[in-house]
Amino acid sequence: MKYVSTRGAQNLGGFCDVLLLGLAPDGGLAMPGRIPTFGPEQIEALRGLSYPELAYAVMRPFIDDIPETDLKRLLNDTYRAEVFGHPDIAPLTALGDSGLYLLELSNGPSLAFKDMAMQFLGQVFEYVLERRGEHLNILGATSGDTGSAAEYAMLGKARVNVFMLSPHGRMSAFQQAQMFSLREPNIFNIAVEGVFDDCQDLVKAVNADAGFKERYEIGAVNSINWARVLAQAVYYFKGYFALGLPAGAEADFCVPSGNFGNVFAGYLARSMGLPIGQLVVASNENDVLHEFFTTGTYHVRPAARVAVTSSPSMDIGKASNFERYLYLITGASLGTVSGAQTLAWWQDVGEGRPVNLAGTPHWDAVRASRFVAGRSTHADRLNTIREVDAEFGRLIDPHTADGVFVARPHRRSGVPMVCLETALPIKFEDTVREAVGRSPERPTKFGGIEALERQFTVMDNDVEALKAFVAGRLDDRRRDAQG
Ligand SMILES: Cc1ncc(COP(=O)(O)O)c(C=O)c1O
Ligand SMILES: N[C@@H](CCOP(=O)(O)O)C(=O)O
Repeated sequence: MKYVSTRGAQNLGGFCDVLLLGLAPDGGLAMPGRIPTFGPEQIEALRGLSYPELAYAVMRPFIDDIPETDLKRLLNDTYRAEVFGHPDIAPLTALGDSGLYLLELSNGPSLAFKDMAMQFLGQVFEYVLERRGEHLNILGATSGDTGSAAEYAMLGKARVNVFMLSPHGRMSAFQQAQMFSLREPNIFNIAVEGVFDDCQDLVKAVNADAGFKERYEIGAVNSINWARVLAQAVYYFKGYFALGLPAGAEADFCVPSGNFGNVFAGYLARSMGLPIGQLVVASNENDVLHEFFTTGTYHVRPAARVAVTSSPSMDIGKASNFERYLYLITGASLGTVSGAQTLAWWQDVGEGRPVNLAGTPHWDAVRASRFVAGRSTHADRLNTIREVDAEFGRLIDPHTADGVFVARPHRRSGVPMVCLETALPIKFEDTVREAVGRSPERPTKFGGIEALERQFTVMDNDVEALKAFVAGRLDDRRRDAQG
C-alpha cells in the first residue's frame, strides 16, 4: 500500500515509512492511496474473531511491509486482557433497553480510549526502529489523554524519546498527575502557555522545518499519525459485531469529538464496508464541528475563543483530522481525491478564514456521508452523568456524557446507537462529584497520584524556544549515552 498526503504529495512510502514520518513534508496528513473494502460476505467472515484477530483482518490491507507472522505477534502482544482489563478488550454494555450501548474503550493503562491505538504504536515503533536500526523522537500535543497514553506506551523504550506539549493549567488534576509524576529519562513534559491548538500548531511548525525534523528524527504520536487512526478503526468493527445484529443491519455510533480522529476512524470503518449508519459527532461548548455539520461552514476558533470546559480533553478549536475527512469528501464530490483542493482549503484555515461548503457539490457529499452533530453544555453533561447513573447504575465521565447527551435525540427506532466511552470518570473526579455527589472508583495503582511530586517545564508558545529545548535535551541524551 502506497501512502499519499492530503495536500497532494505522492509517494510518502509504505505503512512503516508513514509510521515514522508523522506529518507529511507538505504539511498534510498521510492517507492510503486507496481505501481497501470488504464485501458483505467478507464482513460476515469477521464476526466472532478475537480482538487481535479482528485487528489483523482490518489493518492488514493497509500494512504490506510487515511480514504476516510479525504483525500477528505484535497485535497479540498488544491486545491482551492483562493490559486492557477485560478478555474482550473493548466490551460492549447495553444501557438497559434504551437502545443505547457503551463501547468501553477506557480500561487500558491510562484510563482513556487513546490506549487502544497507543499501545499498538508502542509495539510497532519498537519493532520498526529495531529492524531499521533507527531512533525516534516523538513530539506530541495533548489536551489531557493522548499525553499519558503515549508516555505509558513508550516507557522504557530505548529507541524512543517523548516530548509532550500540554496547555498549561488546563488539564484535570488527575491528568496532570498522570503525566507530570513520571520520572523517566526518555519522557519530557512541556506545559505551554496556551491552549491545545497552540500545542498542536507548535508540533506542526517544528515538523515544517525539514532540516530540524531530519536531524532530530522527529516523529508523531497524535492522530497526525496514520497508525493511530487505523488502529482506532478496529473497535468500530468490534462494537458492531458485539451487537449481534443480522448480517447487513445498520448500527449508529456517537463519538465525543475534538480533534476528529476518533470519529474519522469510524468513517474509515464505514468506508471499508462496515454497516455503520449515522456517525454522530458530539461536541462540547467548543462546537466548531457542530457548526460545520449544521451550516456547512468550517471556521476554526482562535485560541482566545476556545472555552475552558468540564470536558477539557475536547477543548479544541481546530480539528486536525477534519483535513482527512474533507480530502475524502473531494473524492466523493469530484470523482477523484484532490490534494490540490485540500491544500487550498487549508491555506484558508491556516489564515483563520472560514471554509464554506454550503451550496457546493462538496456539501452534497458531506450530507451523503451521514454525519450528524450536536453539542452539549456543562449543565447537559452534569444532568446526563446523573441520569445515566440513576437509570442504569453506570457512572460515566464528562466526555462520554457529551456523547450520550448528543446521541439521544439522534436515536432511530430499531437501530442501536453505540456511544463510545472515551475515558473513565476518575480522570474527571471534580465534575463527576459535582454531578452525583460522590467520587468515582479509583484503580488502586492511581491511589494518591495527585500528591506525587511533579516534573515539567513551562514554556511560552514559541517554536524557536521549543526547538532549542528539544535539541538541548537530545544532545544531553546523546552525550550521556556515549558515557
Ligand atoms: C476523553 C476524550 N474524549 C474525546 C476526545 C475527542 O476525540 P478526538 O480528538 O479523536 O475527536 C478526546 C481527545 O481526543 C478525549 O481525550
Ligand atoms: N483529546 C486529545 C487531543 C489530541 O488528540 P489526538 O487524537 O490527535 O492525539 C488528548 O487528550 O490529548
